[in-house]
Amino acid sequence: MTFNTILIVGGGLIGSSIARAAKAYDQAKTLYITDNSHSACSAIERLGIADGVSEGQADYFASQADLVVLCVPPGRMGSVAEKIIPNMKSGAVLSDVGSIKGAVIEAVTPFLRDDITFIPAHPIAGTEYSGPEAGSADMFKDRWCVLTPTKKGLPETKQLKDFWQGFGSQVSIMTPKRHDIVLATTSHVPHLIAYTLVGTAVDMEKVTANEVVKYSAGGFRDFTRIAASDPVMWRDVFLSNREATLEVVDRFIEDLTALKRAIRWEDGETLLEHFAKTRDIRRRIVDAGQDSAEPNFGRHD
Ligand SMILES: NC(=O)C1=CN([C@@H]2O[C@H](COP(=O)(O)OP(=O)(O)OC[C@H]3O[C@@H](n4cnc5c(N)ncnc54)[C@H](O)[C@@H]3O)[C@@H](O)[C@H]2O)C=CC1
Ligand SMILES: O=C(O)C(=O)Cc1ccc(O)cc1
Repeated sequence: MTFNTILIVGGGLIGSSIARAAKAYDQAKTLYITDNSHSACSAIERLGIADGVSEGQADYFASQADLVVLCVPPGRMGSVAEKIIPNMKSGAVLSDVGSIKGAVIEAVTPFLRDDITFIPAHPIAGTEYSGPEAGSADMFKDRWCVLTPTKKGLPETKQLKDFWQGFGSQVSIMTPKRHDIVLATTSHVPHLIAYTLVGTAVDMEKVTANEVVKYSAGGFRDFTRIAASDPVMWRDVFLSNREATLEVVDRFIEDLTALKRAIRWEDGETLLEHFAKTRDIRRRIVDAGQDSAEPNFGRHD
């Protein structure tokens, strides 16, 4: 057991999965959840995944916790940190699970105390669903979790690494900046493309929404799953990872334009060369065991 008492702030998809995993993998003696939504708190109580649930204020839970994990939408991290940190006990560890790291660190840092250690984290695992019912104890098994500590060699980093490894995750350490550009490429821009493509298909003249549903081929279906992801969370992701997202979008537009030109000029060789390269990436992912039919990604073995 890495931490005795844990407080999860925001018991939705990821928070409730940490709660379930902490119990299933024996990673916490006592686990509390606080959430500002009445329906989320009722669901958490009904599911019986926490030793205590609090709607709104959680001063007592915060004062008891050795680890507090912020699992709220990215845009809420700062205001939640401001409320929770003053009540935390001296020597406790604070972490988060936000899909971007630079903006979360910027939002939380003004409220940090010298006797609290903040280790930002991002489990690269999830689904297009939200809320406590959607979580699972095995959400993080065989997935990556990236930690972006702002100081090197902290014992708390090792402790948090042990915690995530205890769920069956593989842990890597990165700078926040590197995390944000890597994830813009592998997660944020792919989501943006899915949102765009599904919107385009639905808006297309002569192609009614019904026909889109009726004739959706495998490729389009995969995009609709991603484009069903939580609107609030993804708005926050794009607005808080603007720089990296825009950089990757620019590259994408250039590459799309090159393929468009190849089609226009009937340049089959360019198309073949490109598709062979992308097929090779797919093979490497499959060979590394990182493919999964499940709605989750980041599997590492
Ligand atoms: N959805 C996914 O697949 C993944 C999400 N993440 C990150 O995890 C975090 C949470 O995302 P999900 O669990 O998917 O969202 P969710 O919507 O399922 O859960 C968020 C929970 O936070 C609660 N909440 C919102 N504001 C609050 C506040 N001020 N105080 C207390 N509770 C509050 C909501 O009521 C909700 O229950 C986000 O920062 C996201 O970037 C990370 C990896 C994967
Ligand atoms: O459902 C999917 O395919 C995902 O991409 C899940 C996901 C969403 C956000 C993250 O920060 C990490 C993983």
